[in-house]
Amino acid sequence: MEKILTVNNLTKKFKRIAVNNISFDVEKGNVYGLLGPNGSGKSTTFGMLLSTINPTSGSWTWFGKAGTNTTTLKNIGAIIEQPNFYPYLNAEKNLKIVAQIKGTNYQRIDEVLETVGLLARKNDKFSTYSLGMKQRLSIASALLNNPEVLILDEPTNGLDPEGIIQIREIIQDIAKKGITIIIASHLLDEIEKICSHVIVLKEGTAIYSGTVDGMTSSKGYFELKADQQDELFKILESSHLFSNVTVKGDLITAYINEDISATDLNKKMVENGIYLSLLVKKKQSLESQFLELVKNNA
Ligand SMILES: Nc1ncnc2c1ncn2[C@@H]1O[C@H](COP(=O)(O)OP(=O)(O)OP(=O)(O)O)[C@@H](O)[C@H]1O
Repeated sequence: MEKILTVNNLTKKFKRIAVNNISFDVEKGNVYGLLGPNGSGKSTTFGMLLSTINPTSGSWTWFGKAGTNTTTLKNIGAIIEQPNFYPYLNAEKNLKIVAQIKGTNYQRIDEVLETVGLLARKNDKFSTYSLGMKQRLSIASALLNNPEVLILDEPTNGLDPEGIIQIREIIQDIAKKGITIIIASHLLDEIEKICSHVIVLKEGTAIYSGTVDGMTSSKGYFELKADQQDELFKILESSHLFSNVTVKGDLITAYINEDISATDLNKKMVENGIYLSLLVKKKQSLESQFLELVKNNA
C-alpha cells in the first residue's frame, strides 16, 4: 500500500504538552479517524501536519517528502475552520474566488458542487444556505484543486441528523474515488460509521492506532447465572478460555479469550454438573472499548 503520510514522534508543547510523541502512517485510499475528546490534541495535530503550527519535535512526510514542502501541500484539501464565504454571493461565485486564490481554473466547479449535492443550488446566495449546505460547500471548496488527501476537522459539528447523514454519504463517495481522507472527531459513532482506521488520542498521546475492526475485534463476554455460583466462578476463573471473570450480585461476567459458543459453554457446564439459569453472549460496543482503552491508559 502506498504511504500518503508518515508521522514520527510528533510533539507540540504550548505551556503544557498538547501532542505527545505520536507516530502513525496513513495509507492511500483509506478513511482515517483521529478520535479523541475535546482538548486531546486533534486540531493541534492537524495544524502541524498542515504547517500552520510549528512542532516542538518530531517529523512527518507527505507523499514521501518533508511535511513542510509547499508543493506537496497543494495535494491536500483541508477544512480546519469554517471558510469565509461571501454571504451575498452565490455558491458558484464563491467557488470562483476560491479557485482564483488556489490558482486553479473554474472547470471543476460544477463537478465539485455535484459531488456535494449543491449543483442545483449553485445560483443561490450563500446566506440562504442551511448549516449543512454551508459545510458541504466547504468540502466542495477543499476539493477544487483535486487533492489526493482531504482533511476534515469535526465535519458534522452542529448538524442535525439529516445533515450528518448527508456529510457521511459525501465522505464515503469521495473515498470511493480513491481520495484518502483524515477526519478528526470526538464522536465514536461517526468514526465507526465512516472510517476504516482510527488513531485514538488521549491528552495528546495516541493510545490506539489501527483498524476500526481491530478495535472492535474483542471476542466479547458471557453473562452467566447459576444456583451453584461459587463452583461456576471457580471453573470459569481457572479456564484458559476466559480472562477477567467478575461477580456482581448473582451475575457472573466472563471475558472471552478463546472463542467459544454459548452452546459449547453450556455443554461444558452440564458436564461439570452446573445448570445455568442465564447464559448470554455479548459483544462490547466500540464506545465501551474506547472507554476501556482510555481507562487502561489513564
Ligand atoms: N495556541 C495555543 N496555546 C496554548 N495552548 C493551546 C493552544 N492551542 C491548543 N492548546 C491546548 O492544547 C490542547 C489540545 O488542544 P486541541 O485544540 O489540539 O485539541 P482538540 O482535540 O482539537 O480539541 P477540540 O475538539 O476541543 O478542538 C488543549 O489543552 C488546548 O488548550
